Amino acid sequence: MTDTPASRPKLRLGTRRSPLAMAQAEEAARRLCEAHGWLEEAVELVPVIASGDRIQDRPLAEIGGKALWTRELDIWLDEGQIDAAVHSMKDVETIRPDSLVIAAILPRADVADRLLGAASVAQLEPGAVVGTSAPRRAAQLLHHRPDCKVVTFRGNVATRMAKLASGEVDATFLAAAGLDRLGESGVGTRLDPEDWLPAPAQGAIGLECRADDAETRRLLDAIDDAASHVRVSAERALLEGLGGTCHSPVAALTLKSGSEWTLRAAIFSENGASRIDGECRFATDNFDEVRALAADMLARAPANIAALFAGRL
Ligand SMILES: NCc1[nH]cc(CCC(=O)O)c1CC(=O)O
Repeated sequence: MTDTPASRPKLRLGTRRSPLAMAQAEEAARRLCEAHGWLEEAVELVPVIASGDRIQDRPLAEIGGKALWTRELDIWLDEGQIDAAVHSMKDVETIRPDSLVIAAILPRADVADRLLGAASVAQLEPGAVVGTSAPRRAAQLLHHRPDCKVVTFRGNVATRMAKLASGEVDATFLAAAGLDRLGESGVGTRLDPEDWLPAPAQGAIGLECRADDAETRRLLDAIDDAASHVRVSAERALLEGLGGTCHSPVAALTLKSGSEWTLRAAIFSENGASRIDGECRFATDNFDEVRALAADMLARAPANIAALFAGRL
């Protein structure tokens, strides 16, 4: 199938402007061109400034506003200024506008976190200062290393690496996927995701479009990776079942063995002192077991964890 630019208008892909977001949008564009036999100019990248990028001096969990990364892209989609939006699925709220649909998940990259500044979590210096703005990473670190001091750490990947290099912190965590996409695959220590569970949907790029835009849905479907889509949907079903957001201390990982799918998850108190683990097998066509696991974990959660999710159901 070759839809040439001459036979149809350019496909406009909305993206955030950070170097990582642009690299992800370029990957999506490349895959679309490959799948449809298009020339490069058949896809136009349309950068927008997300609210989350505008506010740099406060922890995201504190700003708390919904859809911090997607609000502008949602509006541009609804208004028809773009045909599809490219997202880091880790940053996308579980509850989305009815008018939109996640039409494609690209083949998932490395889901692991990397630790920069020490060879392992155990080898961090006593009392080490660790920069992160992710409640999950903060809680997970403090669970293993209550002696460490967590400080708020915002900014894009390059900014964070510069803050580490300048000695502002002793160590930080970054997603392997983001580092790899920016050509920084060599830095830090990869933390085995089975020991150090990543965030739900980490490492996954998704494309969203209007639910009633059949033509764009067809074009995006050609670059959907079915297995990655299942994994991201299951991990997001857990987060939704917990009533969590991308700023909740929730870790999750799907694993496949033969034809059997498993999800492992953990939820934490803010200070990492409490942790509830869970695991289930799940069917890929309904995720009922995943939602049941979320309910079971909440039922087992002590007050200091339950309080973080209370009122969100
Ligand atoms: N919250 C920011 C964010 N959103 C997605 C990624 C990395 C890429 C990915 O996980 O797909 C990052 C940076 C990081 O956590 O290091």
